[in-house]
Amino acid sequence: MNQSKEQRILNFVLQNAVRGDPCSVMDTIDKYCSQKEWAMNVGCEKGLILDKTVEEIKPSVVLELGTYCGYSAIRIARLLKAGARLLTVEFNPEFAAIAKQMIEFAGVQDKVNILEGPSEEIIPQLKKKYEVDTLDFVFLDHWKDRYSPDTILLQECNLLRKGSVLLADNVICPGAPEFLKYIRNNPSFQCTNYPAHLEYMEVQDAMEKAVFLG
Ligand SMILES: Cc1cc(C(=O)N2CCN(C)CC2)sc1-c1cc(O)c2nc[nH]c(=O)c2c1
Ligand SMILES: [Mg+2]
Repeated sequence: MNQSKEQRILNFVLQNAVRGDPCSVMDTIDKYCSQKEWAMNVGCEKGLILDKTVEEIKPSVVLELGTYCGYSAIRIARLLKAGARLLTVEFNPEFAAIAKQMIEFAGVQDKVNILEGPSEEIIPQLKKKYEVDTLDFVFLDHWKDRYSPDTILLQECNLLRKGSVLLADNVICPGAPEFLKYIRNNPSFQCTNYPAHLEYMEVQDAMEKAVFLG
């Protein structure tokens, strides 16, 4: 059966990256996706914005919506302090299986829990099933139409606390206009926009940071 693009990316990492070295895995994915096949990893330019946000917050509990091949999960997990954990939600079982192998190869599996299923089902389970009190940091990188409903759901489930930080990818390309309208007009959030480029392309994109004010 024909291999998927995501399987080809994983194979390239398994054959070319250094096992147990997260930066080597990230660099190898970026090399493959910039030179051979484009893929929707956050990439190195927007990845630096993600890094700076994680380093600033020093989160204990992180939620990522949209695992894909695990690139940003590895990016986040490598910066987490001892005992901190990342819960990452992936709807597509093929992507989740690739990400599991990628995360294990990078050696950050002890910090990462991949939760397979739709975000709207998993978010309401986080407190009881996954023993989450509140979330320090949420990276939204799944489907643009879910950004605002899932942000509302996080609030309804009391998963945000004063100072919780949301960071959303792709608010320009593919674009999340409804989310921007919602979050920028909501007095409970303090928003900051970070202009960047679409991963591996000279196309305008941006990330939006939103701090929950309680
Ligand atoms: C699938 C896709 C296609 C894009 C594009 O404009 N392209 C033009 C140029 N060609 C070459 C590439 C593709 S951008 C994008 C995308 C990018 C992300 O970072 C995403 N993150 C999370 N969830 C998504 O669905 C998601 C989609
Ligand atoms: Mg993205």
